[in-house]
Amino acid sequence: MLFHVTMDVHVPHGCDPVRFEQLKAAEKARFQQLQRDGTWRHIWRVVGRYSNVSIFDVEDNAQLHDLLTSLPLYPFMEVKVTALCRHPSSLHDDDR
Ligand SMILES: O=C(O)C[C@H]1C=CC(=O)O1
Repeated sequence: MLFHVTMDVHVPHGCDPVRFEQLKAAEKARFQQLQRDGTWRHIWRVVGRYSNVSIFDVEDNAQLHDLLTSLPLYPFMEVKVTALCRHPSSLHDDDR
């Protein structure tokens, strides 16, 4: 199942910068592992914002929920999820 996910990262004022850099490094490692697995299929930076637009390919809603809530930066994220299905006119066979 494919999902469009928007993640807006909000860094709280007064957040320990060293701790935040550690969380960012942990997030990057997890992200790159999920990319290699094919679970986190695509990511784009939203220009001018600490946000990304991503496409996830997971088994079900529960897997996506568990994955998102286990991300190191999850406590700082506002997450929006949109379920996707194949468009009938699509020429691509990997978009389902
Ligand atoms: O940078 C972000 O948008 C937040 C998060 C998503 C992937 C990653 O490495 O960090």
